[in-house]
Amino acid sequence: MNICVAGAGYVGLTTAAVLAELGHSVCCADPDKHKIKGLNGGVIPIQEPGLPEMVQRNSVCGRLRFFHDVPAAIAGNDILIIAVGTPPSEDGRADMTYVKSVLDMAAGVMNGHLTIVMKSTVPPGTGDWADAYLLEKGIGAQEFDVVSNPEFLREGTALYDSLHPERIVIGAAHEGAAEKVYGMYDRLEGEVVRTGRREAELIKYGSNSFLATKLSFINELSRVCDAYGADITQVAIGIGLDSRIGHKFLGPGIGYGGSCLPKDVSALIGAAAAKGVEMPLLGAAAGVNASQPDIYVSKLEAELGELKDGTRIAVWGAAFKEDTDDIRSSQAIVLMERLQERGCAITAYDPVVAPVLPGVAWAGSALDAVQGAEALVLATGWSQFKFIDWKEVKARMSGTIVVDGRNMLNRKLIEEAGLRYVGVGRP
Ligand SMILES: NC(=O)c1ccc[n+]([C@@H]2O[C@H](COP(=O)([O-])OP(=O)(O)OC[C@H]3O[C@@H](n4cnc5c(N)ncnc54)[C@H](O)[C@@H]3O)[C@@H](O)[C@H]2O)c1
Ligand SMILES: O=c1ccn([C@@H]2O[C@H](COP(=O)(O)OP(=O)(O)O[C@H]3O[C@H](CO)[C@@H](O)[C@H](O)[C@H]3O)[C@@H](O)[C@H]2O)c(=O)[nH]1
Repeated sequence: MNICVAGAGYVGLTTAAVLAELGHSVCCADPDKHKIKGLNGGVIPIQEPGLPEMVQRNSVCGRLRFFHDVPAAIAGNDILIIAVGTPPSEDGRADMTYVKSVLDMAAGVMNGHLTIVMKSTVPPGTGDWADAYLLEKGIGAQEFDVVSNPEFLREGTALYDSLHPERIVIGAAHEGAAEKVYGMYDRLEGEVVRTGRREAELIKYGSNSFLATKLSFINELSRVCDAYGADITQVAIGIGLDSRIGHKFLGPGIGYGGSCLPKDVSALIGAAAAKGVEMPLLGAAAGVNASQPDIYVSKLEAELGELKDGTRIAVWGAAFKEDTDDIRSSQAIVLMERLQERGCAITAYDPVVAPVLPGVAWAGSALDAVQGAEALVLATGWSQFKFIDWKEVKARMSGTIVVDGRNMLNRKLIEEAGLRYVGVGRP
């Protein structure tokens, strides 16, 4: 199939590479000239394991090509995948500016039939709205279909998730359009869920909102564990053994971040409110998440006394989670900001994230970051932090406090090195 993917970000670039890998001819278009110039020179703009190799082998054989002239890239293809950002606007609802811009570009070059696949995460009703928008522009109803095909990949495992999807959701107004979209994926094994468009749009928002709620639940429960001196790790194992609940997304920590969960929770709340529906449960999940970094600040204060100007804190991790360079809505950054507000002098280290926060010193290694620190906070779950030499950490720190913001470190090794381990929901 001849496919144009609009957007060369985390989703667009991954989708373009995977579809080329599946044998399709793919044009990936993005108005960001710098990004496209880099991609044409073999520079991958994001950190995603395996992506450079997949892009390279499909570029070399000509199945994957990159363009900054988006309309020109759309013209001549019979499928257009929209994979542009839908960031939160000021009222929390999804900002549809970039989606609209792709529709404008497509309308200008449509010739023959175009299947428009909405892969960006969009509010319920977007398929209907896009139909109306194109019709208003004078495009005939027979010249296009808009199909909802939400994406469920996770950053850091994007290629695996795309090649082994648990489900392929296709929301279409009629069977022919759904069939056409399924043709892109017929070599994949995931369960195909065919729905109407609004249902598909809500499956995406519903999934992310459920995951966010599950995380806020376990984080809230970890606060109760702290109060009662119980170990949340054991509690989570016991809860998760109920197959109706499951173990995934029961890992307590500094809260969920990233470009999706926080924004999709607020976008769903906003979409519901637009129809007069309140979602107090989701509002509470967002509230718990917003206050979760404060739990760690309180833990530091309980150990060090009031944090004051110049209290030296080392922070490991800045990305919103391990195996990505993405810092959008990173709780690690939120934590650093809250420590900065109290005057702390922070030295941070992340294996891939470059210095991002004014006033925070950036170290070249995990060990350099702890030099002279009164306390260390692990904020992102990079696996390399598990394998650190704790005796060396102790030798370099001026204090002894290690706060494990992901409950992932080996407490025994830390205590044997003469350091004090502080987890969350762990006595
Ligand atoms: N990041 C994820 O893990 C993930 C997973 C599933 C779904 N999503 C959803 O997918 C969408 C894209 O997310 P992302 O993280 O890839 O965003 P991103 O910010 O990484 O990339 C978006 C890209 O779109 C480009 N763009 C803007 N206007 C354009 C236009 N008119 N034509 C072509 N390209 C244009 C931008 O230059 C940018 O490179 C969002 O709706 C997001 O919610 C993201
Ligand atoms: O037990 C856990 C699991 C995750 N997290 C945190 O939750 C956030 C989100 O993690 P994850 O869902 O793995 O990352 P994303 O790449 O943002 O993926 C989510 O958002 C994507 C964009 O919509 C969806 O496609 C995915 O299905 C959905 O998992 C991160 O801050 C994690 O650190 C925890 O704190 N504890």
